[in-house]
Amino acid sequence: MAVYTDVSDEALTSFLTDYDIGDLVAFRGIAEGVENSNFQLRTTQGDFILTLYEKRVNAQELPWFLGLMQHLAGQGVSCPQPVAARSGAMLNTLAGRPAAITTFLPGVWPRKVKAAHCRPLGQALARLHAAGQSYAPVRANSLGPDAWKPLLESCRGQTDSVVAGLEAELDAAFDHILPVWPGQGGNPDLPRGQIHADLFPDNVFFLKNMLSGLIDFYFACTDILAYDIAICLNAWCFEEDGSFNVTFARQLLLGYDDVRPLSAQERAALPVLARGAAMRFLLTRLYDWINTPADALVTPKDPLDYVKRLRFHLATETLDGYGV
Ligand SMILES: Nc1ncnc2c1ncn2[C@@H]1O[C@H](COP(=O)(O)OP(=O)(O)O)[C@@H](O)[C@H]1O
Ligand SMILES: N[C@@H](CCOP(=O)(O)O)C(=O)O
Repeated sequence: MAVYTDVSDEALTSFLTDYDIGDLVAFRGIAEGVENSNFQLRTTQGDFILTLYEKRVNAQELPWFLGLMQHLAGQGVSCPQPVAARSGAMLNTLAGRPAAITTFLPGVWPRKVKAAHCRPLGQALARLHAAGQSYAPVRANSLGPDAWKPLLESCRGQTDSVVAGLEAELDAAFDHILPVWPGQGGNPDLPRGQIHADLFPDNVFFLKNMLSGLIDFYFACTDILAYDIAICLNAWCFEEDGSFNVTFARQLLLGYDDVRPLSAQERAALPVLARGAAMRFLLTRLYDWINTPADALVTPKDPLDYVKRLRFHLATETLDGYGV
């Protein structure tokens, strides 16, 4: 579930008087998601999403995220568009939390990824990257390589509760990622820009087999564009048994190339970027796994899925080794 903050009828009614979006018809909490509290809002003017921002989102950065979504939507990327209050503010306060209303995107995320999803995914990712080039504000990646060792430190002593030997395994894995990371020993000149940084299947909607939109931009940041592809390789191209699906990966890269052809340098960097992406999601899942109380309403995601992915990437030096 992801409704951490309750919103009373009175508070909502009062909040909506600041907006020009019609009269309230229906309101319900959305069970999916893990980071923020999301509500579906129906008014006489249509459907909207109300988000109350929770623990991992720095409130000072919210204007950057909302500005990015507004910019991307203006460039033709199908993504939620922030709705401004009458005052012009896109960000307001509700139930003591920063809150925003965005447009509702029709569609359903794929519960079971198929090859047919992956080429449109690659195309949409490349379009996002192209459209982001004209969004000038910069947001450093707060979950980039500098954050990984501190995250592991915060779990030290408890990591092996996930699987015996994991702490030592992760310590050793850093030596195969950080010294060859782009700019830290690896190629410093890879193209950068605005990336989504969390484009998992549950953030990509499809309607009648067509990709209908992208949601959840609250990990977006300014980083290496190819890192976003590496995140998608991890999130979309592994089977439940942990095996890598070469067909999905090929389709993803073909789709990306349809819109923004990857350079040879970007392709060469994908294996190390994929290791880093696996490490990043492994560590936040590990942190949540250890720190989520047993009686919490949200179920933490399994870090082991990403241990398996990391092991796969560490054993695969070049893109040829992936079969793509
Ligand atoms: N703009 C939107 N249009 C339609 N549904 C949305 C929209 N934003 C969020 N949702 C719904 O809310 C769920 C959780 O949203 P998400 O942004 O992934 O939350 P979190 O950041 O908390 O993980 C999504 O799976 C989807 O069902
Ligand atoms: N995608 C991350 C967790 C973040 O969840 P989201 O619902 O905000 O996409 C993971 O799978 O670890």
